[in-house]
Amino acid sequence: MVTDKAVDSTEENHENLDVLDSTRTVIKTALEKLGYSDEVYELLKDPLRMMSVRIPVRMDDGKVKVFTGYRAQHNDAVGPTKGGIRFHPDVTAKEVKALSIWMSLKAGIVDLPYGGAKGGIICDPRQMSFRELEQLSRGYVRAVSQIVGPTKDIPAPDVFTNSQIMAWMMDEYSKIDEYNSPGFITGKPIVLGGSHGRESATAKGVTIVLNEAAKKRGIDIKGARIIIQGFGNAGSYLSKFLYDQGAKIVGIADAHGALYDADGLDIDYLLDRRDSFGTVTNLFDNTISNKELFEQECDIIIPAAVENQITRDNAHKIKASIIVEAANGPTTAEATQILTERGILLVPDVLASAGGVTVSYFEWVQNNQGYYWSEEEIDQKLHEIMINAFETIYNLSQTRKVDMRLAAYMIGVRKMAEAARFRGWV
Ligand SMILES: NC(=O)C1=CN([C@@H]2O[C@H](COP(=O)(O)OP(=O)(O)OC[C@H]3O[C@@H](n4cnc5c(N)ncnc54)[C@H](O)[C@@H]3O)[C@@H](O)[C@H]2O)C=CC1
Ligand SMILES: O=C(O)CCC(=O)C(=O)O
Repeated sequence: MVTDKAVDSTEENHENLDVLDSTRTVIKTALEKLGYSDEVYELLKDPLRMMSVRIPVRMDDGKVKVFTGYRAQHNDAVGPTKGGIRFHPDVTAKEVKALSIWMSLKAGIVDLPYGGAKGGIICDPRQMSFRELEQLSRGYVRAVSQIVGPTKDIPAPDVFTNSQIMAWMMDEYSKIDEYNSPGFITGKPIVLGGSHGRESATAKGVTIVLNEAAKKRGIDIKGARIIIQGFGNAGSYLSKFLYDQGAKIVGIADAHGALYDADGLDIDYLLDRRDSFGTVTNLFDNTISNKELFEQECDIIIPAAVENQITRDNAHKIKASIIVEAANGPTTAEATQILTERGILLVPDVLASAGGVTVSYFEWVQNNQGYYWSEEEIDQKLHEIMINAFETIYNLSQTRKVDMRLAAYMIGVRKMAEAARFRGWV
């Protein structure tokens, strides 16, 4: 007898979790809807440049370990490329390529003079000493130094990287450049030319679009039950902003596990106890799995950790009526379709998480001009940009009767396609 399990284990029944494949499919559809030729798709379906590097680091035990890293530069038709660097054991070349494409789309959506890029190193910083991390960060910059720079490609933080790592990288690049180059990288400490508001920018941007999405669905954030996966840079600030706004944060998760309490969690306590990698659930006995968390009662879910968390396996079980993607690529293509059919409003990553790169752009502008803005100025500019982007994409999704992800891709890809056309590339 053929069991369901046996049928499910055949190749063709496995859900495609390849984030590069799924983003290409949406780009192709977006370009078709906008009337662009196949040539434009051929240009944009892959990064223009992908550098793979090997970084030797002498570890604290005296042995040399060689790490693999990547820098993908998707498209520089609009301007220099920009995007974060991820330190994570699951980094792959394909993932970094997809992440670089998403950066191009974000830059288009919030109208920045950039193309997209992304970097990654296969490593587990949670298992490394401060000295080893510094050597790895400096080694990466030396390895990619020929293709990055303040007018070429400007890195920033992402998963398991932070302002200290940006500071080491900036220092290393400045040595190579023989010039103090704060504009080489963003997300730096304020004393090294970092911008007010960059650390909380991703979460602030997500909070702004979530408030707009909630208005569309008649949900009051005050009292709304919210689940947030990820308690790092994005997730921790998000939980604080929403908690302070009166939301009931009923669930949070990190790489270790998840916590759920229908009466609401004590966010200030959890923030106080989390470690520098955004882990806090390891301190509790009554945890559930990340997978179980997504199936709990709530009004809003915010994935703010890693890719492929909402799949065809759990999309049917989600009880929220709004999902806002703070993480890059948390929802698969099949899950997006299921959620849309179920009438759940899905605010896509390339829109929702664009607040980070927006304030990174402000940081770069401030570094270039050598004149710095107040936190109030940054907040007000970010607010205006995120509201405009949300309204444009929401309205396009309504008028063209497409989901918000496709509408966001249509907006995000247009400037890049036009810039490539004017340059005579396609
Ligand atoms: N930091 C930024 O400015 C931006 C971040 N993002 C995206 O937001 C997401 C989170 O990034 P950050 O908060 O910066 O990273 P982070 O390193 O500060 O925090 C990551 C969080 O995810 C959790 N996590 C890691 N692996 C996990 C797994 N396999 N399952 C469940 N949880 C896991 C960690 O425990 C931690 O709580 C990523 O998708 C990132 O690309 C997007 C835009 C900008
Ligand atoms: O701040 C930046 O430049 C990039 C942020 C980033 O990597 C992202 O939006 O995924």
